[in-house]
Amino acid sequence: MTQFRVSSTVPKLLLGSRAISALWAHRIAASSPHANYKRTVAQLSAPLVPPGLKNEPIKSFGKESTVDWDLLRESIIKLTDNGPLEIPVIVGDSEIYAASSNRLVYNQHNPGNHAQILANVTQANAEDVRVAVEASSAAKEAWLNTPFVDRAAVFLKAADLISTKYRYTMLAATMLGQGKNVYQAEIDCIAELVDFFRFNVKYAQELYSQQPIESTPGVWNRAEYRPLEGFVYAVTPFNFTAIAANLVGAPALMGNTVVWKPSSYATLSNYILFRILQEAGLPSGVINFVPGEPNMVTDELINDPRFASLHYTGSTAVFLNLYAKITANLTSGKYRDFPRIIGETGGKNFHVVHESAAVENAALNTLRGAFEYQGQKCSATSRVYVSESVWPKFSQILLENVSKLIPTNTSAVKGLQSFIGPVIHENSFDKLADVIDQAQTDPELEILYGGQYDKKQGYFVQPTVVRTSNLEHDFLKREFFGPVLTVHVFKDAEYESILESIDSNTNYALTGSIFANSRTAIRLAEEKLRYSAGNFYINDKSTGAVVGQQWFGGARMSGTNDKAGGSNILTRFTSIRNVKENFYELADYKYPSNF
Ligand SMILES: NC(=O)c1ccc[n+]([C@@H]2O[C@H](COP(=O)([O-])OP(=O)(O)OC[C@H]3O[C@@H](n4cnc5c(N)ncnc54)[C@H](O)[C@@H]3O)[C@@H](O)[C@H]2O)c1
Ligand SMILES: N[C@@H](CCC=O)C(=O)O
Repeated sequence: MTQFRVSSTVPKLLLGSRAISALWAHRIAASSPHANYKRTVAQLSAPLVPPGLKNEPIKSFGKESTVDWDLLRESIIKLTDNGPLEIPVIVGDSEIYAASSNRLVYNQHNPGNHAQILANVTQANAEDVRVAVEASSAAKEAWLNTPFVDRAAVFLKAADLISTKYRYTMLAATMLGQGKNVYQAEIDCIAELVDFFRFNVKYAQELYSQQPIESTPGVWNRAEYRPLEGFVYAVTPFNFTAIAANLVGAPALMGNTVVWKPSSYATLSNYILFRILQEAGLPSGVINFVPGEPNMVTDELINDPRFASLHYTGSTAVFLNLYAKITANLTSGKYRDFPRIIGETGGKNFHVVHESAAVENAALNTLRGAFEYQGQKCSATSRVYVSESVWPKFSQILLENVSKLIPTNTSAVKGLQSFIGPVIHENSFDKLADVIDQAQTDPELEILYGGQYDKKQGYFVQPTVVRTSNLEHDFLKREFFGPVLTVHVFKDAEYESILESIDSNTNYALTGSIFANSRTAIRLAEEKLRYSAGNFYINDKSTGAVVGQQWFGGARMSGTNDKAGGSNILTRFTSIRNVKENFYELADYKYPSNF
């Protein structure tokens, strides 16, 4: 019989395996470290159910919301009346302002009124970036050893500050800087942002509590969710303040330290968010705020052997470039680890309208999907395929309503109630103007509505609907990231082959929707388009995923599909260590078979 020596406080006994099991079952239930561990987890769990874990209610800003409107107007005035805000680089404890250093300055403009400068943003130089890495390394040990409750509390408090004290400031900054109307700002920099911070705490808690499900008698197995070894580089897009918050917040919550390069076109709201995190108790160096020239910042960071992860959202082209640089460094032996590369990128999102669809619902959702926030959501509907038999009604409803959309400066008193505003910057405006010019002259394209653009005061592009009969046309493949929707009308009998074409004619696979009442048509779409979208909608628009409800992200050239707003993303910022502790001492090297 195999002999075990039971160590420590257990009397030395020679027991059969059944007796050992009974003994350990009793001890585990009573007072073993395993039981303590379970208790610890349970005790930790109680205060960790984030207060009020429900999606943040969205304020309507209807006619009756006079107090909300007053507070919003006041905040817009406050942010603009004193002239541009001076924004520093913040690395560890140091705040570097251009005025007192020899750094360059980038002026962030209001895209709806480009003469208005909102912020003078100090641009980090190479030395600042290197200091950011040192600051993140210095902060690392203390932060990873900070109890989870304390890390979580920072983000929960920040969420509360945003939904209350700073709500109108955040709205104003996002509206002014990123050209959103109040509804789009509300669902982004308040609801989605706050949801990310709160739901991530819940997801992290669930992750930590996932432990090995078996420990044989005398053994305690456990999993330690270590943060990554090194720092996380967060590169954030202009179009969602919430996405920036999640790109820095998710890794930091899991005990990582972060160097954050915000988008030049969203620095105002991102900086205010950073200050809120500080007010909520974020220690210095955990997140370092490094606005600067993207290539220089990136090269400094990814050439450092401590680079552990890229957390990116933006265009596919930039992601491919970053991926290639990181891979080259990896294969030349620069890193100790395989860096975790997480990127959510572009899309060419589709709506399909089947002959059985509720046509008004399909048309109105298409309008919203294509033109809310001027088509500048990665999830924006940019191609719609409509059954010939419903096209007359669909087009009439779509075009009649699109003609009511007048691009306006949504942060100016007169434009506050507008549905659409400006596109983000001159490059985007010029690119969209070229797209529209092409539509005017290309014989395969017909402009059904729109086609005007004007950048005298702000970057305004009229919502434009273009029709093509060429299924292979570039307009059905290329991401424009603006208010241009391409339509293809198909014969009812061609439904199945249209689905096949949608699946194969772009490399993107972010979002898409089927509008139909026939279950057969819905089933066919769900199957044929299985890999065409990471977020698939039935009788709803392709935009508007909600944290905790629709986990967001796409595959193929739309990204690594790690699903923001779900728990999966958090696993990417942990490196699990499995610990086996043995409470027995071996008394004989032999196996029973070695008699
Ligand atoms: N899939 C998603 O979840 C998601 C969400 C939002 C936006 N997007 C995509 O983002 C794009 C729009 O956002 P954008 O205009 O901010 O994108 P962008 O690619 O221009 O910029 C994204 C970020 O990358 C930085 N960057 C630019 N060039 C760089 C370089 N050479 N090296 C390193 N960093 C660089 C920018 O400064 C910014 O911080 C669209 O393609 C959209 O589909 C995707
Ligand atoms: N959660 C947003 C993501 C937008 C990306 O830019 C949506 O689903 O529309």
